[in-house]
Order: sequence, then C-alpha cells, then structure tokens
Amino acid sequence: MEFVIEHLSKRFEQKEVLKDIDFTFQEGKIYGLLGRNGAGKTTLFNCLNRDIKADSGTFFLEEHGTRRDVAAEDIGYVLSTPTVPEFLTGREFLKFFLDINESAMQNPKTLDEYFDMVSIAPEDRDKLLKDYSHGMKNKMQMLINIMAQPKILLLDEPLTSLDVVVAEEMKQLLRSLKAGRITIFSTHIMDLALDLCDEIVLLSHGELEVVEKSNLDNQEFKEKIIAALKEGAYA
Ligand SMILES: Nc1ncnc2c1ncn2[C@@H]1O[C@H](COP(=O)(O)OP(=O)(O)OP(=O)(O)O)[C@@H](O)[C@H]1O
Repeated sequence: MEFVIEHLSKRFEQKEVLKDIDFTFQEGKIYGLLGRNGAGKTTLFNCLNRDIKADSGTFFLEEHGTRRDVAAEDIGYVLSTPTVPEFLTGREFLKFFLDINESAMQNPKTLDEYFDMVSIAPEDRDKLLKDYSHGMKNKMQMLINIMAQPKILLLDEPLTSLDVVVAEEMKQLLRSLKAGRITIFSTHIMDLALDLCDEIVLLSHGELEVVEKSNLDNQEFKEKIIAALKEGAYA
C-alpha cells in the first residue's frame, strides 16, 4: 500500500503554506515530519484529514496497482492538544467508541486490554476525563485513534507532554503498530524523530522532501537536518 499526495496546495490569504506537494508514503514505515514553527505541518495534517479544504490537489491510497479514495475511517489523527469529552469517565469514553466502531474492527480487545495498551492504571479507568492529566488525555486520544486500526496514522506532536517513561512506552506502541499502515509523526524533538522514524521528511518552503541518511552517523545526520531547516525562510 502507498499513500500518494499529488499537487496539494493550500494558501491562507497571501501566504502559500503548501505548494504543489507531491509525495508518496510507503506502508510499514514511520515518517518523522520536521519543519520550522509555522512551516505548515498542522495545515498539511488538517488537509489530509479533510478538516480544512485544500485549494487544489488530491491524495489517495494505492494497493496492488489500484487507487482508491481515502475514507474517513482510513485516517487516525492525534492532535497536539488532546480533546476528549471531559464529562465521561475513561471507561465510558472507550466503551462509547468501541460500541460505535466494533463492527468494523478486526479482533477487538476488552476495555481493560485497551487501557493496558497505554498503561492507564486500573484506579484511573473510572475517573472522569476532566480529572485526567494532560498526558493521560493524550494517551486516551492516541488510544481511540489506534483502536480502529487506521491505514494512515497522523500524529501531531503527540509525545511532547508525556513523561520520559510514558513517551518510551508510546514509542514502543507505535513501533509495534507500524506494520500494515503508514505513520506520519510531526515533532520538534530531533532525537525522538531519529530514534522512532524510518524516514525523515522536511516540510520547507511548502514542499516535502526526504532527508537521505546514506552512510551518515546520527550526529552528521542531525547536522544535515538542521542545515536544511535553516535554509527554510520561516522563523
Ligand atoms: N486558519 C488559518 N488562517 C490563517 N492562517 C493560518 C491558518 N492556519 C494556519 N495558518 C498559517 O499557516 C502557516 C502554517 O501554520 P501551521 O500551524 O500549519 O504550522 P506548523 O508547522 O504546524 O507550526 P508549529 O510547528 O509552530 O505548530 C502559519 O503561517 C500560520 O499562521
């Protein structure tokens, strides 16, 4: 499976944020999307999730030479600021989500197995979501987006608010989920990108470009990425 973007463009008034983007993402890989503040990472995700309308261009999934439209259920989108219904308990929220999506899910797990996946402690599972910490809300948002096993998982800065132990657990989880899907992960944390991602993609000047690692060691690779980001005209 490939996720193909063709000629995707988006401008806000005079600012051309995405310029005729052409890119192909491959199944089974985690892509680290790096770009300066304001480069357009969230705008790209919002266009791909159809939360905002691109000005032009298209994107589709290609499997065995056949292309098809990306349906809403093909995409999971974890926002940088978690949004959860604060008036529900964690368990009620998961149950609600499971009830709606269960028929379309392959081998659904029990609610407690899902909580275990993201290490939400048993004593927290029946608390109202309003009393969850930012990191716990983030985990719940991540969980409902991976439960439905989307083909494309978009993650906008999802690990920034998590403590080191939880961030490590989430990295492990994303690695264990990468087969059979395309994961695109935006982050400002370079070490995280290098550690977790199979490919580093820069969003710069409104275009996507892979940074080739070839035979550079991690430090040289990092310097190459920073140099490329500095060339961006964004501040
Ligand atoms: N709804 C909007 N109306 C006008 N301009 C917008 C809108 N959304 C985004 N922009 C502009 O588009 C540009 C890209 O913003 P975006 O949030 O996509 O960047 P980003 O790469 O996610 O940034 P950061 O790393 O700081 O989160 C910015 O100049 C921003 O001001």
